[in-house]
Amino acid sequence: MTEVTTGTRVVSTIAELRGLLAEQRAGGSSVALVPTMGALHDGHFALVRRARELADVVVVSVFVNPLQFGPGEDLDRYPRTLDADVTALAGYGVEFVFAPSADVMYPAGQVETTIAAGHIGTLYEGASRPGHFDGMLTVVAKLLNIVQPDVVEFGQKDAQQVFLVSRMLREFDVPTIVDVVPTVREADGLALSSRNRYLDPSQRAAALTLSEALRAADAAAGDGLAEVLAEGAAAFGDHDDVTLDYLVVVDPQTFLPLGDDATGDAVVLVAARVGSTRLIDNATISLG
Ligand SMILES: Nc1ncnc2c1ncn2[C@@H]1O[C@H](COP(=O)(O)OP(=O)(O)OP(=O)(O)O)[C@@H](O)[C@H]1O
Ligand SMILES: CC(C)(CO)[C@@H](O)C(=O)[O-]
Ligand code: BAL
Repeated sequence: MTEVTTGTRVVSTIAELRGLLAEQRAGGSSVALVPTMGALHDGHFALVRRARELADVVVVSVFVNPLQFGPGEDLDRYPRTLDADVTALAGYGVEFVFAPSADVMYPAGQVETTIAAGHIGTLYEGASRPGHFDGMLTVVAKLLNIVQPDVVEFGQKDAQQVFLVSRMLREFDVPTIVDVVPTVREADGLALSSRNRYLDPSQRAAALTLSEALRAADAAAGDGLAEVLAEGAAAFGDHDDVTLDYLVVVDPQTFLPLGDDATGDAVVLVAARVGSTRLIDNATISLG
């Protein structure tokens, strides 16, 4: 391991970050990037710990990317807790927190050049949030170009994001390794998410429906895809305050929906609205 400077430095400009990382690389250090939108929780910290294991220098980006929010979504109310995030990241020995303003990332207010996520980017999350994945891939491409990390960390909680980012890196010949961390859950099964803090106690209880639906889907996996869909959707029947957006079973290799006769590994994707909060979750099951 190369020795690195102690202390966490918050950097807000691209030029400064590039300069600091050039010094680290000149000393032989490898670099890991953990892209986030802040409001950090234990899910994020699992990514940070993994980054810490895999590289000498860890950069955590904290940027609520306007490009991946649609009109009427929660861009304005998305939690912003930078001071607490930096304090926590210092505890993990993170070297650099990259926290740019929107003006630094998009000096002209917008970008004319964007990345198109393709057909899969229009399905599931992309159907409910048109343009979301184009905006997400565009900012991830920018962050990768700014940091040029050896490895980048993503959480399995956002499974469609992982699929699209991995494909972008492959198709654009980006040499960065994508490392995927399993979903971190509360003891009762709820996937950790920054948006959980929008939930009041009764909504918090209702939000458990997502992970319950995934458990029901997994229990039905031996009986085939139709049963998985039926049992997964049935979990939502019990709760008035949760509205199912989608529950689909996709091929892990292509992210296309699987047919009724499919067997083997499959990913169940679920999204639901609890009050005004949209939550997502997923699980890998073995069909047939
Ligand atoms: N529970 C979790 N387990 C593992 N990784 C997670 C978890 N929650 C978020 N991540 C990962 O952290 C990274 C940053 O995610 P983000 O900042 O959007 O947090 P989030 O909690 O997913 O927020 P949101 O409420 O917007 O879904 C992503 O790669 C995401 O998949
Ligand atoms: C990858 C990401 C940081 C890009 O804004 C965001 O989509 C997220 O937090 O998952
Ligand atoms: N975790 C995905 C980022 C978003 O919801 O916009």
